[in-house]
Amino acid sequence: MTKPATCSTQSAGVLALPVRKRGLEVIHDPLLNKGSGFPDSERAALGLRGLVPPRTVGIEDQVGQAMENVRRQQSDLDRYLYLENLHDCNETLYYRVLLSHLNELTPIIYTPVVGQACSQFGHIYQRARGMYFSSADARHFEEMVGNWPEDAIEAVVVTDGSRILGLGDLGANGMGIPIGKLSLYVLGAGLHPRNTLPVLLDMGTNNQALREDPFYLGQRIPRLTGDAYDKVVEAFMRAVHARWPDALIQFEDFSNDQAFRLLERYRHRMLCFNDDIQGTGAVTLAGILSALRVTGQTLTEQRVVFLGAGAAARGIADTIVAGMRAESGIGLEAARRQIWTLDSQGLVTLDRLDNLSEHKRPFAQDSAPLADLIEVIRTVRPTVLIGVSGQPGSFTEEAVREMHRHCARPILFPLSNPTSKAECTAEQAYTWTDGAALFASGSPFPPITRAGHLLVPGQCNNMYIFPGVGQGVVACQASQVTDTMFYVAARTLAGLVGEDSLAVGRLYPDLTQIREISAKIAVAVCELAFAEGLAGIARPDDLDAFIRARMFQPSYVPYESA
Ligand SMILES: NC(=O)c1ccc[n+]([C@@H]2O[C@H](COP(=O)([O-])OP(=O)(O)OC[C@H]3O[C@@H](n4cnc5c(N)ncnc54)[C@H](O)[C@@H]3O)[C@@H](O)[C@H]2O)c1
Ligand SMILES: O=C(O)C[C@H](O)C(=O)O
Ligand SMILES: [Mg+2]
Repeated sequence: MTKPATCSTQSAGVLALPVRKRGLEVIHDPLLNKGSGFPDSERAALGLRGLVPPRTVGIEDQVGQAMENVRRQQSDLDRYLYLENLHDCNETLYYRVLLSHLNELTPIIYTPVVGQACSQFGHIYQRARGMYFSSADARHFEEMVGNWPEDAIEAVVVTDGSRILGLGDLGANGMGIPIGKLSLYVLGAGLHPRNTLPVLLDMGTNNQALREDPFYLGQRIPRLTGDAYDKVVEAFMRAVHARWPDALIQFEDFSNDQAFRLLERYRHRMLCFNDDIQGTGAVTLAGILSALRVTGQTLTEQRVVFLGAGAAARGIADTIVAGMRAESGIGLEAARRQIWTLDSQGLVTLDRLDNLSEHKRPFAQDSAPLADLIEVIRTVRPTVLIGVSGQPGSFTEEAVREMHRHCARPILFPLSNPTSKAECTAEQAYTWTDGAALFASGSPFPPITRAGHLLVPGQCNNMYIFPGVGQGVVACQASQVTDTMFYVAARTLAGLVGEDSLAVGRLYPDLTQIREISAKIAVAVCELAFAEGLAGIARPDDLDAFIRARMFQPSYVPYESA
């Protein structure tokens, strides 16, 4: 790919970009291609005459044409394929189309449809995107990073495919997730697409059906474990860090037996975080704070029950505890006692301590064993119920009605993705509580009207957090990503929910605000990094302008022959 002379912050086409490539090479480079949009001057300068149709089409007309095609597709998966094909042909147009139709298209390139795409990844595969680090290649990782043509990588999103959304172990099929997350980085926070790298770490898969699938694209071996697994991760982290020392590495959709360990092992050595733990913690706290503006209560007053006690649950629980402590000065243990977690064996209690994974222990309650959610709701009388179990329909009518019996405005967050794994739907939550639920879900649900009132379910998804945090840490070249950065991000997001939004029950800003939200989060994260001496650059006078100037705009920049 051509390395541009300009930096990653090209804005609305003022400077001409020197391009060395010619003819079809330009057209076949998705970062340079303009499709039918090359002006005459560029057709002459870059040897494009005759290689594209005669009329030069403006980008807005190209967007219109693309949307006609998107809407003509027969299924969501076809829409995904159409958009990914556009991604691979013309990145500027892909991002322009998405940015101008965020509410319609984010559910296609991200949850829920990306889940379908991952499930069938080998069957729908068309063209390479990102990098695959297979355990069989571990001794070559150092040279493999040299195969990637870009020097200025700012964000790497990596998965080992072991817990893809709530769909379980999808092995190498998991690549759809880093691709989707990085599209969100570009859309949400304006990272330049050139500076992003999706990665699939192929450690094998325990998904037998996939191993037997003739079109599966990963290694057909059981997952590596223990020391063998750790050595491959170490080789990967070292190789990436050596090639791109300033890059942020986001761990995504690792099963919880790896997620916590890897985060602890690397968070002080390299610039990295775990989105499912930390990003999810922040976005959920923000939504609860919005809900409490409606009920007029404090965070410390809440009794929170989690269905699910994995990575997301622990990340959210820790962030709520941090919020309670900051709000009221309550002690760590006292705050933890406001939180009850359930796993597949029932309530997590001290009696089970000997058999509990490390991450569940701090939230083990001194309680008699309670086997199911309804019993827990009856006993604990929660005000907040969070679903992070990947068990669809597990917020049953009986459970929700039981909660509403003691709680006038139950805060109900079924967060499992994709939609097919949600613990309940928006319509169910509103119906079973006569419209009183303060609801948000991990994947989007459409608005509904009840007794003449419009109710707009908000989306409690870490996409509101990670792009802004990521932009913040790479912009100021932070030396590490801290929990406080996520806490500040949560507070910033919560502060951006308007009264008009709350009036229709929406606990998060509309997705069309994502750039504004991410810019504000990035500024807040930078402020913190400068205040805590973690930033690697001198503080710009105007931090807000500094962040906004870094944000990629999907417009065609003029080219000149290099
Ligand atoms: N909305 C978001 O932003 C967001 C972020 C992260 C994760 N998630 C979703 O949350 C879900 C869980 O993610 P995770 O990373 O915590 O996974 P995880 O595997 O770490 O945790 C899942 C937990 O659910 C528990 N569980 C399984 N079956 C259960 C049952 N029948 N009853 C009670 N608990 C049960 C497991 O014991 C485990 O503790 C996934 O569906 C994921 O898509 C959503
Ligand atoms: O990917 C998402 O939509 C959110 C989250 O990271 C998840 O794993 O479900
Ligand atoms: Mg995830």
